[in-house]
Amino acid sequence: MGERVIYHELAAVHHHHHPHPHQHHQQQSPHSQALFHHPQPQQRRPKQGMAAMPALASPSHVYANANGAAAWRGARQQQYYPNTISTGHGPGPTGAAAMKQLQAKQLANSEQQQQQPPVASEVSVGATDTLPTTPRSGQIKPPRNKSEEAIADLLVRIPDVGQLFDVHSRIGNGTFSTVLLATMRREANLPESLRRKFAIKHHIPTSHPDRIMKELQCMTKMGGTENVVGIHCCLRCDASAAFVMPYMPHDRFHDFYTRMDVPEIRLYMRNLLVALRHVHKFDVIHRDVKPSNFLYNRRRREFLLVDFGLAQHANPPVMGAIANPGVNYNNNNNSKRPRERETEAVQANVQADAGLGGAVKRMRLHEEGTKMPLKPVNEIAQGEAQPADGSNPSQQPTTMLQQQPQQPQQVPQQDQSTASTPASGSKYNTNRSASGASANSSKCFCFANPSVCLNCLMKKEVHASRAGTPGYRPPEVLLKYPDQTTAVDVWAAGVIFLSIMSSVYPFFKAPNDFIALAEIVTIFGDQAIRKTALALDRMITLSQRSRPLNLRKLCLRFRHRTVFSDAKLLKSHESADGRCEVCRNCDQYFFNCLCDDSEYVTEPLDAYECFPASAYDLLHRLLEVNPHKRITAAEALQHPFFTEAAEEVAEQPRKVRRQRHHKQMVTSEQQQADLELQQQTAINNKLLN
Ligand SMILES: Nc1ncnc2c1ncn2[C@@H]1O[C@H](COP(=O)(O)OP(=O)(O)OP(=O)(O)O)[C@@H](O)[C@H]1O
Repeated sequence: MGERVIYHELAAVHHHHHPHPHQHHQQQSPHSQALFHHPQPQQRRPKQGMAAMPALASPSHVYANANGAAAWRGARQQQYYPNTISTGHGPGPTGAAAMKQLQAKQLANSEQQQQQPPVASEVSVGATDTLPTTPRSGQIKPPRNKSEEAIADLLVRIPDVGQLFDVHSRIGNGTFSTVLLATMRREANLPESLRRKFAIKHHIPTSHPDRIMKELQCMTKMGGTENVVGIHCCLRCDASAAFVMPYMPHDRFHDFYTRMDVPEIRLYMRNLLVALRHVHKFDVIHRDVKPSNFLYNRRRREFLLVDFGLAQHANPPVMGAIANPGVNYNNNNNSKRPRERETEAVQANVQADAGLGGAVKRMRLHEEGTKMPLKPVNEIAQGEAQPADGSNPSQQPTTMLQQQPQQPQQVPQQDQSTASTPASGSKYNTNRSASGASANSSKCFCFANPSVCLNCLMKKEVHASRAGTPGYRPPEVLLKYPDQTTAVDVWAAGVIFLSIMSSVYPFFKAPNDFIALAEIVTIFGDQAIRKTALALDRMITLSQRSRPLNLRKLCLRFRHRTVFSDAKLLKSHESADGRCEVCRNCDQYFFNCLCDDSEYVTEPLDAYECFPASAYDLLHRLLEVNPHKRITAAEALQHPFFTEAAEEVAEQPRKVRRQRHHKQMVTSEQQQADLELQQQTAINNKLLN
């Protein structure tokens, strides 16, 4: 409902301003170490360290339209090659030129306004002659800070935003976008409490159109329900695009992650898993699950999963992986990962997908790489708005991307397998010594040669996405496993849970993927990683052995670090010569040993316990190293950590009744005793008198 209303309103407002929208647009914008780095124990360091975009205006602004997309690409080419002379499509300035004009104009305005009293109540920056006129031009101010710069930039690049919205401030600044708070101009005269607030995500101009398109598709397909952010509309002008989303005021993770009690942690994790379960039903991996992308309003108990900028379709099944014995792919029907349901066509598209949106975060894609033809949004909305869990068998569930790539994949260099984790399977042909199908069977002549031999050069490249934020990448990503599934997000949810339970944020913070893998080895032991690598057909070389740590010890030890890192405690365990033994595996003082099977008598932790055993069990399952064994979001929601709590709540009235009854019993017994005492006293008094 809410979305439709906005569409109409936006359209209505637009028509109000521009009775001939198409004409108007032709004129105006024709081309237009926790354990690793975090609070360390004082004494010791560890050893290592979219959218039905209904009739917003002209087709050129609806970028799901094929022409719009083409126009956009054209515009982008100009952007990528700034020296290209503009084809003189119209007067509307774009990009840097417009910014300069705006700044010059604003400077002039500011000089004119110097004598005028400043307008304190509005942050919104108005427009210049080059922009649609705004009634508040008297409030034009030169950008004074980053927030105002961001507002000015948005209004210059996408003038329609200024027609429709009052943009107030910058609320978020990510790698690929700036997010701004806005209200509708037509609601400006309403009391503030009645004005609806919007978050406008302004994509950086160099963001690839396919990436923006895919994010839009995700939001249109899946958003607006189950804690997943929806979208009202998208505005585009030339190479710039902005998503208008519902605004959710939220708390900073930093401010609450140490302050939540168990019921609140349960609520937080449940809502995160609800969002993931929903996204995963569509066979989509979010790929960037982290606290700043899961908004939480503590007061209202509201949650929102945002930022589908890196989302990708789960990879198709791979024969080798499915044939892997002992790996359970189908834990239950509801939650089964998409691996076995993919069609060949989808597989091809997914591979294309992985090369696009699945690009490395903070890394530009190769422009000459595969281009996905943009698809009319209404087609997407009609044909794809079904989850892939079989709930609507009449529709092909996995059709997020239906076009075949036009060119062969060009994989960003960083995504390719490297010598440090070469695959040993024949499927991906990256193990230089492996014998196997086709080219793989050729002998490798690399050894002791200064160049890569022809046979190796002929081998297929491993295409494993590593998109995501460092610290939240699971072992399969770090091992460059190509067939990644929604389990990637579950691991990230586990990392968030670990941060909350251990009061360490961020928990993992490695400068590169190898150290990230070493951090995981430190906690889960080398055997778990070796076994997983084997199960995933990857080969890993580790320089040392390490036994796994105990997650409960680790969480409590860090949660209460002031206690366990206290100098007095160390003193009490020191020998007469002032020495104290250190565990050679976890590198902690023996009394703080974190090893799972510790040989030391350690400081008791029970007094500091604040979590039920089920919390640690869930933590273990979310952070299962082997992605094929990792719990799914749907399964996790059935975990005792959540269900037992529900039973407890359901049982509460009975418990309370029992307690009350007990209290009544105690009271009546007490009263009876008191009465007897009084009677006895009276008898005694009588006798005495
Ligand atoms: N609907 C919303 N309501 C309120 N705030 C939002 C909303 N969407 C995003 N934000 C804020 O903007 C920030 C950045 O948004 P988003 O993650 O979508 O951008 P990004 O450029 O992809 O960021 P990053 O590179 O950090 O992932 C969020 O962390 C959040 O604080």
